[in-house]
Amino acid sequence: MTFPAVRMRRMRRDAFSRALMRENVLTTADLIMVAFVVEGEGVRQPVPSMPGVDRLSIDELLKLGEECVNLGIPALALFPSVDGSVKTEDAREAWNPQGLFQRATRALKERFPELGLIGDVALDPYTTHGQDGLIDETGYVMNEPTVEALIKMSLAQAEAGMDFVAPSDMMDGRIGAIREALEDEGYIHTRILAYSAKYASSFYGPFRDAVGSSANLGKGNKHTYQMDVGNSDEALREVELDIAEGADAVMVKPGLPYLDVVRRVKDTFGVPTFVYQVSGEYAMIKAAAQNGWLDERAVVMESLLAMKRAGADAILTYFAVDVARWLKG
Ligand SMILES: NCc1[nH]cc(CCC(=O)O)c1CC(=O)O
Ligand SMILES: [Mg+2]
Repeated sequence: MTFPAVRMRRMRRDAFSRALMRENVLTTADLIMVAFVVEGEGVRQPVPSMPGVDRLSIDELLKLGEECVNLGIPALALFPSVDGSVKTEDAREAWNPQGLFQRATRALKERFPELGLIGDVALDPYTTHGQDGLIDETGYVMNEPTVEALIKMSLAQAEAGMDFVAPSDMMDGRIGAIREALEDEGYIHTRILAYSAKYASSFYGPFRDAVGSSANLGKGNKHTYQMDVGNSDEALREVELDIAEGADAVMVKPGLPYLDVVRRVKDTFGVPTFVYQVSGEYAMIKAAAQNGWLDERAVVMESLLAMKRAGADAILTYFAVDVARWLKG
């Protein structure tokens, strides 16, 4: 007979014993802040579907960078929101050395060399059709021509000082191709964070508003390259390939609905495994909190700790600055 000799509640009775037996903790060192950059000066453009998130001009972005450094947040993941006038079918603005993204990278790196910078590598912010790659006459996203474009984009970012290039496009073979190009050009320290298990999720809607690709994408979808929601063996194959091709860290995306995948990836490969709490996850929590239906702080902390428990080594989140402040007390 185990009861009453075994009383599981004994260890839960007091804060000290709960603290001692706690298996996982969330720290500021786990956080990656996410930001959107726009042209201009003194610009903070609210994203309506992401209350509390603004697109920032470079000068405002520097203030955010300073906040991250002061709070001890290790890295910032950057996404561009470029003017419609520079979007083209071939996305060539993506590798313009004087483009917004490259200027923002140089400005941040010059001011805060110690702040890790993660650059998005995908064509959707730059294409007139909103797809992550180059399309043929039927609208199909072509693999190899897209990979060629992603190489140019990665080299432009590395040249500007990006610490991590992070291909979020899901083309086949792009990690190996980018790695080889970086090595050939002498960028041997540039890390690659591979969006390896990126699902064709409906949780990306607010992000597409933020980078201005949703209207261009229209009724289009990304099912021919992003993963089917029903699969997880396939995620392991994707991760295995990206590691073999030279990824330094892999990612599962979205976060909370995909923690089973995070756990499988971490258990199987034991490599640095990042998870992305995406825009739709952010929007759900914000909307409920604004209605007084959920306690924002408690729900954010619980969600991120759940990601740690699932095996995540780092978390990309729009809440990173808030969380770092809360953790400071
Ligand atoms: N390259 C596209 C990209 N990079 C990051 C996100 C989503 C991030 C988020 O929702 O917060 C997306 C959206 C998409 O695949 O359509
Ligand atoms: Mg792949």
